[in-house]
Amino acid sequence: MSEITSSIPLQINPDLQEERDKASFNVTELTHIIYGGIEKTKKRKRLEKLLFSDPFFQEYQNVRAFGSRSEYYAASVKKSTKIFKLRRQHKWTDEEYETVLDICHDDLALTLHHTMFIPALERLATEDQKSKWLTLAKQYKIIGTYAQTELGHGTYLQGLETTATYDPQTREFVMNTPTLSAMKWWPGSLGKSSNHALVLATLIISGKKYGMHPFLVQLRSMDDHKVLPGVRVGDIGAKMGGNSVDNGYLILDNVRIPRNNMLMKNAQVSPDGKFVTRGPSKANYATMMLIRVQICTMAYQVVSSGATIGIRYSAVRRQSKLDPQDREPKILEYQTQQYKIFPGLAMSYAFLFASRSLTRKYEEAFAEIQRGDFKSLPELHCLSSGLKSFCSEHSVRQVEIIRQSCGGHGYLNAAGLGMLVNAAAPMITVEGENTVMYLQLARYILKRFAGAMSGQQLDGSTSYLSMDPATYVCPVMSETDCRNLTALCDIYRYRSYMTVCRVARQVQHDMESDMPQHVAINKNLVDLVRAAKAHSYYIVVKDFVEGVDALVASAPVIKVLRTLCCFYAAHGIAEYSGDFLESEAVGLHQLKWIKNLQVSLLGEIRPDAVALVDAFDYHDITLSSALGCYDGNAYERLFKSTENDPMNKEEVHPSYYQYLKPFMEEMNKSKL
Ligand SMILES: CC/C=C\C/C=C\C/C=C\C/C=C\C/C=C\C/C=C/C(=O)SCCNC(=O)CCNC(=O)[C@H](O)C(C)(C)COP(=O)(O)OP(=O)(O)OC[C@H]1O[C@@H](n2cnc3c(N)ncnc32)[C@H](O)[C@@H]1OP(=O)(O)O
Ligand SMILES: Cc1cc2nc3c(=O)[nH]c(=O)nc-3n(C[C@H](O)[C@H](O)[C@H](O)COP(=O)(O)OP(=O)(O)OC[C@H]3O[C@@H](n4cnc5c(N)ncnc54)[C@H](O)[C@@H]3O)c2cc1C
Repeated sequence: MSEITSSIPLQINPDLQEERDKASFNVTELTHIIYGGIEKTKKRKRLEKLLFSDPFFQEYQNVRAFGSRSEYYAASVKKSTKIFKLRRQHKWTDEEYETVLDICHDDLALTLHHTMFIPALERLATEDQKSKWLTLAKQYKIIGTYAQTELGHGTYLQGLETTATYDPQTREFVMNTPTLSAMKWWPGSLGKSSNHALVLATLIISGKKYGMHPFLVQLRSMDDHKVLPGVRVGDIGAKMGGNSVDNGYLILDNVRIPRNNMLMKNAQVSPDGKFVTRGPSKANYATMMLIRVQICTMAYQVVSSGATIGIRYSAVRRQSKLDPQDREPKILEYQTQQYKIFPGLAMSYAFLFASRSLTRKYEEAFAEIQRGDFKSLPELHCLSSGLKSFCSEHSVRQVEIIRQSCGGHGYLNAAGLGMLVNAAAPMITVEGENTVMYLQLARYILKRFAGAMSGQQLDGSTSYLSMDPATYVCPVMSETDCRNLTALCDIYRYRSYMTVCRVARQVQHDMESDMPQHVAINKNLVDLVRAAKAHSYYIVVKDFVEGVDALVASAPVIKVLRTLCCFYAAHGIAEYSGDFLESEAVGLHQLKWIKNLQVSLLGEIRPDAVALVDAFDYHDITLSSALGCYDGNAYERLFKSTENDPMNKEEVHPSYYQYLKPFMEEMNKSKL
C-alpha cells in the first residue's frame, strides 16, 4: 500500500527552516519597517486573523481556481459584501480598510466602488454633493463605478464622444451615446454590479462644447437592480486575468439627470446655463493621478509576492548536481537561479521606498490642492505618470521571469504566479497606457530642460537638469567605489541627464530645420520614452538610496538593505549597459567592475534571501500559492490542490461515456 498522501506535514520544511536559521538580521524588525511600525504590523495581523478565520476565504480560493467565470464573479461579490459588512461592524478606519484590501490582494468584484468611485466623489464633488452622494456611497447605499473609457478612446480624453447636453428648460442634462465608438467600454464593476456610474462626458451648453466633466448617472433600479429606461449595460467578456471583475459596456439614450448630478467642484453650470470654472483645466483628472500613485504600491505588492513564491520554492526544490559527491542542491544555489530571482527581490525593496516617497509627495501636494494651491500639480502629474509606468512595467516583467524560474510547476495555477502575472498585467494599461504616460513625463522634462538652458533654477525631481555636464567625472574610480550608493546614484543621474539632453537637442534641431513641431516630436518619440525611462530609473534608485540612508534600524538590517540597494543599482547598469556607455556615465572599466559586483552580490544576498521575503509577511491565503507557502511543503500542497480539482471528482469522467467509449468501440469494431 502506497504511503503517499496529500496531508500537509505540521512542521516547516527543514530546507526552509535552515534558511531562516542563518538569517543575518531580525526579520520582525524589517517587517515593522515595511509596514510602518510595530503597531501597524500588529493591527494588520489582527485584521488577517479576523478575515481568515472565516472558512469562506479558503473556499474562495477554490472557486477562483476551478469555478466558472460566473461562479467566480458571484464569489467575489460575496467577498466584497462580506468585507463591506465587516467594515461597518468593526467600524474600521479608512486605513484599516485599505489594509484589509491589501490583505485580500486580489480584485474584488466591487473594486471600483472603493478604488475610484468614492475617491472621484471626494475629489470632484462640491461639499453639498459630497454630503449627499459620498455619504450614500460610503454606506454602500449606492454602488458606483468610474466610467470614462469608451470603445473608441481610452487615452485621448479630448476624443471622448459621450455627451451631456444641458437643457435649461428642465434644468437637466441629457446624456447620450451618439455612436458605437462612444459607448463606455472597460469600466470595472459596471457590467453587473453597479447601480450608479460617474460618467465622464463632453458638456454641451447651447451647442457649445466645454470639455470633459463628471456626471452621476443612475443605471439600475434601487428596488430590483433592473436596468433603467434609456440605459443599456453589460459585461464585456472574459479577460486574461481579473475575471472576478465585471468590466462593462454602457450605452445611454437620452437619459435625463438633474443639473445637480454634474459634479461641480471644478466647474459649474448655473440653472440658466452659464459655465464657470475653478482651478486648472486638468483638475477633473485628479482621480487618475491618485490611482497612478497607488499603482506604484501595487507594483511593489506584485513583485514582492512573486519574489516570496520564487525564493521559498527555490529553497525547497532540489534538482541536478553541483558537487558530484553531494546530494542534489537547492535550486537557489545555482547562480543563474539567483540571477533570475534576486532582481525581483531587490526591486521589491526599491519599489517599497519609491512608492512610499511618491505617496508622501502626493499627500503633500493633495493637501495644497485642497487649499486651492495647484503649483505642484504639473510636477506630481509627471512624477506619478513616470513612476506608474516604470513600476508596472518592471514588476510585471520580473514576475514573469520568476514564474519561468519555477520550471514546470510555475505554470500551474496552484503556483499562484500565472494568476499574479495576469492580474497585474493591466497595470501597464490602466490609468494611462505606459508609453503615453512616459510621454507625458518626457514632455515635462523637455520643458524643464529648456528652462534650465535658459538659466532657470529648477527644483523638484528635475532639478538635476540644471547641472553642468562638463563637471561630471564618473565617481567610480576603483572596484570598491562600486559599492558606494551615492556614486551609483550619480551615474544614473548623469545617464538621465545625457539621455534627456540628446533628445532635447534632436527635437530642437528638427524644429529648427523647419519641421512642424508634431512631426519633430513623432520622429523622436522612441528617444523621448527612453529619456522618461532613464529619468524614472534615476528617481527609483535615488528614492531607494535616500530611503535606506534615512532608516533608523539595527546595523544588520541596514547592511542587508544597503546590499540590496547596491545590487539593484548595479543590476540596472549591467542590464542597460549600452545606454550607460553611450551616455558616458560609465566607461568600459567601470562597467566591468559593476558587472563583477552585480554577480558577486548574488552570493552575498543568497544567505538572507528567504528572510528578506519572509519580512514581507504575506499570509498564505493572500499569496495563494502551493509553491510559496510559509511552511515550504510545496509538494504536499501541490498534491493537496488536486483534491479540489473538479476533474478528479469522478473516477471516470462523463466525457468517457459520451465520446471516448463510443469512439473506442467504433475503433475496436473497425477492420482497418
Ligand atoms: C498582489 C496583488 C495581486 C493582484 C492585483 C495586482 C494588480 C491589479 C492590477 C490592475 C488593477 C489596477 C488598478 C485598478 C484600478 C482602476 C481600474 C482602472 C481605471 C481606469 O483605467 S480609469 C481611466 C484612466 N484613463 C486614463 O488614464 C486616460 C489617460 N489619458 C490622459 O490622462 C490624457 O488624455 C493625457 C494623455 C494626459 C492627455 O490629456 P489631454 O488630451 O487633455 O492633453 P492636452 O495635450 O490637452 O494637455 C496636456 C497638458 O495637461 C497636463 N496634464 C495631463 N494630465 C494631467 C493631470 N492628471 N494632472 C495635471 N496635469 C495634467 C499635461 O502635463 C499637459 O500640460 P502642459 O500643456 O504640457 O503644461
Ligand atoms: C483591466 C482594465 C480595467 C479598466 N478599468 C477601467 C475603468 O474602471 N474605467 C475606465 O474608464 N477605464 C478603464 N479601463 C480602460 C483603460 O483606462 C484604458 O484601456 C487605458 O487608458 C488605455 O487606453 P486605450 O485602451 O484607449 O489604449 P490606446 O490608446 O488605444 O493604446 C493602444 C496603443 O496606442 C498607443 N498610443 C495611443 N496614443 C498614443 C500617443 N498619443 N502617443 C503614442 N502612442 C500612443 C499606446 O501606446 C498603445 O501602444 C480599464 C482597462 C483595463 C485593461
